[in-house]
Amino acid sequence: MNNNKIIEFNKVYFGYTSEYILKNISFSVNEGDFVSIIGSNGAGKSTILKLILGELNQNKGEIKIFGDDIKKFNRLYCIGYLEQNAYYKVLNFPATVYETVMSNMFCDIGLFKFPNKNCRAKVIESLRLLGMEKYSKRTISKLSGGQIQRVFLARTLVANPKILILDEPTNGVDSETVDIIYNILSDLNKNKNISIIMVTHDIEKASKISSKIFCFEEGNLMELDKEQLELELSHKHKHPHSNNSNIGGI
Ligand SMILES: Nc1ncnc2c1ncn2[C@@H]1O[C@H](COP(=O)(O)OP(=O)(O)OP(=O)(O)O)[C@@H](O)[C@H]1O
Repeated sequence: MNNNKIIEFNKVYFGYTSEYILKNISFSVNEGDFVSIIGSNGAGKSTILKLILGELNQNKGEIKIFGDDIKKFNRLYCIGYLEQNAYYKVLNFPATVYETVMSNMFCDIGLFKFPNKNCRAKVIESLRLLGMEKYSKRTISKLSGGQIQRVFLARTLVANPKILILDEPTNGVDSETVDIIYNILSDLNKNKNISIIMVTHDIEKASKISSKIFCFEEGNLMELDKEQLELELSHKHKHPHSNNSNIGGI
């Protein structure tokens, strides 16, 4: 881990309407960080990710990616994004697992060109990493939700991202696959130096693999220190089905 700032929010405000849901947010992510963002439903966690991806524009304040103002940043291929509930979108999709992963290599291949041996090997390697190589010829819609999620993660990784942005990557996934996905993420972060920003409701798992945990509530984002994290974890043990945070009196 080092102090190279790869994402910076400086006094950022954002609202879908005239009411702000991000209010004066400042935070930074360093190269090599594994950041988890927790908070209640509707707090605005996915909105933060969409601002990083440039899908939304802030109303006020400054966002920098790899030191560039986000409005000038044009290396989006450095960022891999696994959106929330991605698997719902492939319910009737006719592509195979292999084709789904290959479709994220157009930056390398170029449109209307055939993938070379290296590209094909990369796709298989990415599927292998996620334990999905043996399903490569299967139509993606004929996989389970957890398997589809793994394929989408393989699809994201095949483009060699420097930053991985994940919106609740283990939603709807069985507990065994959850552990597999978290182990893979931890490995990518530690051994492949991929910085990770993940929105999750699973604070327990997040606390084991993250280097920083941010709690987002009522428009404000704060990094949890050790004591606050313990408080959150004990609250979660007492109220296992609650999405609400114990921080800030919520
Ligand atoms: N396109 C949109 N237009 C208007 N309001 C929106 C839009 N997208 C999200 N919102 C609202 O903005 C708020 C924050 O939404 P967001 O999806 O960022 O929350 P979240 O913290 O990720 O929630 P969850 O944990 O349920 O996924 C919510 O009140 C939501 O209803």
